[in-house]
Amino acid sequence: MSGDARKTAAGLSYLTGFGNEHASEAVPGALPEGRNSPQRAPLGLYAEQLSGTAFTEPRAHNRRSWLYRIRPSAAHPAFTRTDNGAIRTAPFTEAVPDPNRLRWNPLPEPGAGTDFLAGLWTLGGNGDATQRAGMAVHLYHANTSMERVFSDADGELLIVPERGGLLLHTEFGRLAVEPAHVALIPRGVRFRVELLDESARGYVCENYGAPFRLPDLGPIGANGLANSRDFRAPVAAYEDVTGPVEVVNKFCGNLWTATYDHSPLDVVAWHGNYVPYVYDLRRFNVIGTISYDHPDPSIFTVLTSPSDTPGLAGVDFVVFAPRWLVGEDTFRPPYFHRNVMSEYMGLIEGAYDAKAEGFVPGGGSLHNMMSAHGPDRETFDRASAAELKPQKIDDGLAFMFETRWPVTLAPHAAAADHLQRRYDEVWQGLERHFRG
Ligand SMILES: O=C(O)Cc1cc(O)ccc1O
Ligand SMILES: [Fe+2]
Repeated sequence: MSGDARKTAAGLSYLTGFGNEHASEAVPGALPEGRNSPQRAPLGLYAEQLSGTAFTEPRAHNRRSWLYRIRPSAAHPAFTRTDNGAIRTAPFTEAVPDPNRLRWNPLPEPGAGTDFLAGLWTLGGNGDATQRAGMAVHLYHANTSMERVFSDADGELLIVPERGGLLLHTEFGRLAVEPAHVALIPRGVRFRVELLDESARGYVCENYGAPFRLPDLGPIGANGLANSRDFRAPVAAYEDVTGPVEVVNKFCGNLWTATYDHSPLDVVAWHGNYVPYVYDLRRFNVIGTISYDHPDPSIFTVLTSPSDTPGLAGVDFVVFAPRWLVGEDTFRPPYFHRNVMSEYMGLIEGAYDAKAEGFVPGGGSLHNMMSAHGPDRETFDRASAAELKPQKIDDGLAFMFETRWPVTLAPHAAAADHLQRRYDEVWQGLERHFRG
């Protein structure tokens, strides 16, 4: 953490638009013109393609970038296994899948000298990273900037800060991300996390499946929800560092390390549509009822990772942002429900309208496939009696990772001290009111 980092973060410029074909050069003339792979790339750089989708995927979904770098990525020594810390990967087979409603308090304080990678703690997940299907839910709590560089071959990382700003140094340039923003690091992209504050805490969705994209809008029309222009990619910035740099690579569930003789964040120019980005959740254009009933929360989808079944997401990222509630003759908070999809929820700030207490910023809940949940007793009683005048919900920011398969816990999440042992009680005392 340093004042310099804050200054850097404040002065960053960005390229805008989700999925655009961006181009950026940190040194004029570094980008070749008219071709990707000239016989000799400009300024003595190496040309390298980074493919995030198969070469042959449909054009609309194809993601790749061309990087022009001081040394090719191939110039590195062998990786050797290193400790996985508290990071776990699908398939999750150690714990028995649990049908209970589960809720956790925030992660405990980390020991001194914990960087973002050491501070990553896996809650659970589903699918199989080697099959590029499914997802994992992680939390992080860090108090030290990373010196090392990390990349995740198993999936993209959607970082959702809850406390403390982050300055992400990536191969593509730098991104500043604060609580109420999210950042996306594509699969395989090298980065390191510098803290902008004393400590940092938040959530990560590791998506093993198809890259997150904006949901279709259907009858909503051409605008709304997360607008493409609000996604910001970095401009090229590079480190010309010679000397030992540790690079950690997550591959098929294990961490591997190698000591490079240079920084791999040495990309002087790049172009393409496979890029990291940040998005300010407060820019989300919230759409909801202006007549009656509570719409399903899919209306709040920011990003979706589709599966091979139309309409069925591997994982959706959904935000519960400030909004007006005006529904007439309507129970306005989230309804009681059981869902074939599994729901992990986190809270970035304030409170959530389905839970009067116990769901706190930095904590999280898991309502697995078909588990019965909804408003707690206090919320139910209050909302059933409330006078239905227009009401602004602006005291919180919650999100959900909603996934097609049940989430199996990592054993340390099932046994954690910060797991709330009496969560079921929030639904106790829901009286029988039937007048048959
Ligand atoms: O369980 C939750 O709180 C998430 C949720 C919110 C909502 O508005 C409707 C359904 C749903 O699962
Ligand atoms: Fe739910």
